[in-house]
Amino acid sequence: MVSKTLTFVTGNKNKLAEVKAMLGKVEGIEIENHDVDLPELQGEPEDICREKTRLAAESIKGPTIVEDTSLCFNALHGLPGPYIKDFLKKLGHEGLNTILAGFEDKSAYSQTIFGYTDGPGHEVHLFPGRCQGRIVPPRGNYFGWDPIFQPDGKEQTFAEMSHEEKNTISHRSRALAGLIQFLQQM
Ligand SMILES: O=P(O)(O)OP(=O)(O)OP(=O)(O)OC[C@H]1O[C@@H](n2cnc3c(O)ncnc32)[C@H](O)[C@@H]1O
Ligand SMILES: [Mg+2]
Repeated sequence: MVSKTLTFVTGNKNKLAEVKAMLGKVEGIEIENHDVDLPELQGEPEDICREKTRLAAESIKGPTIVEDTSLCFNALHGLPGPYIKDFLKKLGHEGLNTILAGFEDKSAYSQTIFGYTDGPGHEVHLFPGRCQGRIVPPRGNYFGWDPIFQPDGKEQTFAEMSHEEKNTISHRSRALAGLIQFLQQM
């Protein structure tokens, strides 16, 4: 593929840092960031990401990347899911643990879906990635819900791991792999 500069629309500096770190090793793809205040939409994660991509592209008027990230509790049939941002803000790490106090099943998965479009009116392509794990009392210091998410087969929460280790197994890295493959075939 020819070298491309793409606009990643996000207001989340930590997402941006992770994506930049992971794309650092990929030739031909450069990322520029625009912080457009996009609405927190409702619905199924795929539909949310499709609409978020469409709205972002209208503002960018060119090739656009967005992503939307969910934290899904199996005992709650996938909730809070895409609404995790509000749940985290209102309830905090302790409150998210309390929600699961009445359930034996603490299993959960994190999910990122990247959306890509060539621009307004063009098709939106979606690239999902998941990481299975469980919800634990908070340990470590990093952004979002990383302190309470412990991936399967690991002794540490995402917040206790090095950034490199998180980036090899995370929802975001798995989703990004699909996007990179797509961009390289363009
Ligand atoms: O501008 P956008 O990209 O929408 O950024 P955002 O912070 O609003 O992000 P989301 O709408 O995708 O909401 C996801 C929530 O989960 C948090 N989050 C996202 N990725 C995470 C990760 O890898 N680890 C921990 N928390 C994460 C994030 O801080 C939000 O509270
Ligand atoms: Mg958001």
